[in-house]
Amino acid sequence: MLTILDKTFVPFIDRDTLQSRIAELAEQINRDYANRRPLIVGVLNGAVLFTADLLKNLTIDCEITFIRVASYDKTHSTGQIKQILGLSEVITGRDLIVIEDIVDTGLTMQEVLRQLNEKEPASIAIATLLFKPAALQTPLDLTYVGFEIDNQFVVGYGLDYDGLGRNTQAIFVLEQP
Ligand SMILES: O=P(O)(O)OC[C@H]1O[C@H](OP(=O)(O)OP(=O)(O)O)[C@H](O)[C@@H]1O
Ligand SMILES: Nc1nc2[nH]cnc2c(=O)[nH]1
Ligand SMILES: [Mg+2]
Repeated sequence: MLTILDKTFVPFIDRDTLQSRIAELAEQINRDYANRRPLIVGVLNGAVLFTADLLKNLTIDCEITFIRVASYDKTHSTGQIKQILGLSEVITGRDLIVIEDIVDTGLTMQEVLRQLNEKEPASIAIATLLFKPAALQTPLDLTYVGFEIDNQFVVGYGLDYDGLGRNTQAIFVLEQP
């Protein structure tokens, strides 16, 4: 059990299950990207642990960078938009693999893809550790998915509740009342 602030979370995916699935995903990437030298693009903050563990299992030549997706309110009615921060590499013509901890509504990833595509990379693949199919609000082509999960709130292994709980080796789920 894990208590963060006012919430109680129970074990969901243990450390060994995570690590063996990550090794499988890395094997797929090793096969798919042999001789292609992809640029791995981790999306901070959530994907930091998954990106690191995936990278440890990659044997191909690859480079790595990180981006942040900052949310801010526009002054008019279109609501929240997101901007990519931190990408200094030239990505035109590169094979990109975008790494996320979770695809929930998919709106973050949709916007990341839109902004990366403007710079005309050769290809973009997505690797996400977790995917909530029932929450998806926009079509997305997810090439590498660790675990499909129900529409529940999860924390740990990079995922936070109010900024806390990222620093665990397992994933926990909000206890049902
Ligand atoms: O599919 P969506 O509904 O858009 O949600 C997924 C995104 O939400 C979380 O990030 P968040 O913006 O909370 O920031 P963080 O990575 O710093 O935790 C998560 O890490 C994904 O990036
Ligand atoms: N911690 C956490 N962040 C999210 N962002 C989008 N979905 C989730 C979730 O289930 N848990
Ligand atoms: Mg995130």
